Amino acid sequence: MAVEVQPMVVPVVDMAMLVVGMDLLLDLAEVAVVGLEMADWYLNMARGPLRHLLNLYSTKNNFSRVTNFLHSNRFLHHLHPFESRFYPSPHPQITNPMKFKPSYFTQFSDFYIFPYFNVHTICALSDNVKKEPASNLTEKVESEPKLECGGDGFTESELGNEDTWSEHERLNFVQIANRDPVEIYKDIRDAVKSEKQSRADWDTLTEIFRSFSKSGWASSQALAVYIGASFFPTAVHEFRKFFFKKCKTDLIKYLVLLGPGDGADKFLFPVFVEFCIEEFPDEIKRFRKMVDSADLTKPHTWFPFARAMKRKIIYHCGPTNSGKTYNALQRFMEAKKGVYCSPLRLLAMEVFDKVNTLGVYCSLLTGQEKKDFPFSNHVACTVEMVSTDELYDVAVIDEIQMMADSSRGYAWTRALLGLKADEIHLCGDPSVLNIVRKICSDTGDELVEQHYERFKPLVIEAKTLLGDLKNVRSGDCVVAFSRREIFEVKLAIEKYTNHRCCVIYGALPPETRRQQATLFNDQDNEFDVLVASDAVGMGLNLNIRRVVFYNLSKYNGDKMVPVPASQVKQIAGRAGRRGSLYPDGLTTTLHHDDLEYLIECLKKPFDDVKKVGLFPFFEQVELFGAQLPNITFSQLLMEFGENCRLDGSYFLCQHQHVKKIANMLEKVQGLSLEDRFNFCFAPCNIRDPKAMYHLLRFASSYAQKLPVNIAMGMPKCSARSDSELLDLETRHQVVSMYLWLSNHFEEESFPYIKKAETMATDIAHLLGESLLKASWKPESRNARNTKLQQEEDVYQRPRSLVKLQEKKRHEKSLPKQRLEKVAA
Ligand SMILES: Nc1ncnc2c1ncn2[C@@H]1O[C@H](COP(=O)(O)OP(=O)(O)OP(=O)(O)O)[C@@H](O)[C@H]1O
Repeated sequence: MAVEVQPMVVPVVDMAMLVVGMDLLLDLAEVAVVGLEMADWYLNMARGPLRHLLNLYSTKNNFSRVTNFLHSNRFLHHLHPFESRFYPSPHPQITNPMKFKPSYFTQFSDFYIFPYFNVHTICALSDNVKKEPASNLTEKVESEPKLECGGDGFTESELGNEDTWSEHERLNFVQIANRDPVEIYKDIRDAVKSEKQSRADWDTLTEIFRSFSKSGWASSQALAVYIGASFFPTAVHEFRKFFFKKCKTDLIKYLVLLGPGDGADKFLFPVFVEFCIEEFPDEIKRFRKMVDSADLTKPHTWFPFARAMKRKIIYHCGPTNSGKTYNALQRFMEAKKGVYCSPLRLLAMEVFDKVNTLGVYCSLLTGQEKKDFPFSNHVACTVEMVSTDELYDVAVIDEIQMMADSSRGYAWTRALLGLKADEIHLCGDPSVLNIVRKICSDTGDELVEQHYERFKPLVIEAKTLLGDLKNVRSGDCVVAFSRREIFEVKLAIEKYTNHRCCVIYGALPPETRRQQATLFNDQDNEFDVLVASDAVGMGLNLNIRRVVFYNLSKYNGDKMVPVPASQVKQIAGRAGRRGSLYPDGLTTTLHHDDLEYLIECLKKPFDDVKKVGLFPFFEQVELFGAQLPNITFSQLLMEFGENCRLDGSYFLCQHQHVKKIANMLEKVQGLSLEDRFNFCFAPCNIRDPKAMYHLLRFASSYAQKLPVNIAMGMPKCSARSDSELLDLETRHQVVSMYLWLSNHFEEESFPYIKKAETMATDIAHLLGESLLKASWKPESRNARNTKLQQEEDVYQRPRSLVKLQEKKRHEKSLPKQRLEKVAA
């Protein structure tokens, strides 16, 4: 008897197979170029589920197995990403298995829609089969079709409660509720004109359409048939006109009975879909193309050559100062050909120098510089610059946990997915271990985990500095999270103690940071204390005895927030490095109130990151842009962000920085899309108006096909005040930006590279000199600091920081005595 149910299931399963099959074909076509081995790999990947599905299908009536399988990740993995987006809301007409018609599928000539329908249909069928014996079900289909109304429609019994309806009307309504939406649509389409209705009915109908046009549910369901959110109102408007012009009385009466809201929306939706498919094929095609071009799912398939390789991934997993990078670099140096991917220019430079000193010829490649070492087979580069075309024996990706970085994470993801290396060494904390495991299972790479412990445990000094910078000792690194605080601390220490301070913060060029680090490490001078920002957390080998946190909150570009535990660990871990003067590391805080938070951070286990960053290649943005020819580049980026699809393991990296530059460059005529894309990634401090001005100038000259000139004077001497120091920092940034652009555009357009290189070296030198004698009070760089001060009032700090905050506020009210207070 159950065989009667099968005709419903057959097309569904067929369609599911079609989906998998189509995916498979597309994938095969994509990788055909790679060769047979690759195609075989794909077949094995995709055929498994396909075969499994066939087996299930051939097992008669095993609905729950079919359902389970369709729900399983293995199957969903092979479905179009739309599935995951629309999966939670079943189609109203199809939720009810009795209403489901195999013909429904053929109405949509778009196979992407099937998964959306079929999983729910099969679930519903399966539930029904579970609830009732198949024999009853078959009888029901034949004898009681009227009881099985679609969606939120009415059953006959419900209609029977309404006294006002005649028997004829009631039967009519039940019939309408049960009609195939395709037929309803055709009836309306083929009608000559609509029949006369009462004023009240027209009004209700108007309300129904108003509600439909505003229905978030309908709008999001419409995406499944490629009616975009921006086109949805127009489509509904046209549908309304069509409906009002030709609709029949019984249908109107039925809708009036449903009234505005969910019931009517769900009834109208499939009719609306029919209308759209017939009326707007071009719009649907265009939107579908657009959606397809913003498909960022399955990023592992973007690198077919890397997929064709048998790669071995070695995850060196552990806290700071545990020897991860050391071991990875040993393999790098042993290899015939290797690449080291660094999170910072500074670290790339360190590895470049270290490796060359040890006799392994190595080149350097960062956004700003290319240093080709003759006969070298090794390269130390910044992670953004690594080539996914070159073949390597060994690659090292340092600080792999930065895959989860909200802005730059995509660069690590790209390196992990795309590097063509037999052996890839990942160094980092355990926070991304689980996601790397998942990625490796997607890519088919072998994963080997090596776990590390710190050479010597980090000791927390409970005594703290008791709020007194006079308690600073030789070998201390005082960490503050703003430039202003760094200079305040330096000033106070140098004024009230015999120590001299080196400083390290993000805005300093790598050369200057290295010079300051060398000065601090060298025992034969008076500079024995380091005052640094979080920039100290990565990349420098420093002889730090103790890390002292001046405070534990920082400005995140929007407001003051507690420093994340992972960052606190990373920074504190800088104390006591193996092989340094102080192998036993200590850490503490300036104020006792902060100690609790420091302990909390260091005790906290590493986060388990669920998603890592992704960003489209230029080609993907270009393809997407082709569907939206009349919008600006920043609008294009916004549209991309809104329409792109990602699977659950990835997020789209923040691109406010890119958008801000894109907005500024909007008025520059003559730049191609690719030029704009490249200019937007230039390393420019978007909060510095001077740097932004120079970027605009560079882009304008480039657009006019003029040789781009640096056109910026060189200061004659080192800075004598904080504003002069700020000016030097900005100048270096501008020169650095010029060098970056010269590496990303044709050299003829940026002909003053040599001049820029000399300027960069000279400014870095001047900055170094300036820092040696810096003994002035810091000034605000811009409104940011003012904003920061204003926001301190609203900021909710962790309990341990609240008292400190109050203390600080009090100190601010007495600016003249401030330094004395900090020191005493
Ligand atoms: N086997 C070793 N022999 C000699 N020195 C070592 C060894 N392992 C590590 N070191 C030294 O210990 C210090 C810390 O090692 P390394 O930089 O590899 O740690 P890490 O775990 O990568 O830390 P981080 O994440 O902070 O970079 C380095 O100065 C390194 O040279």
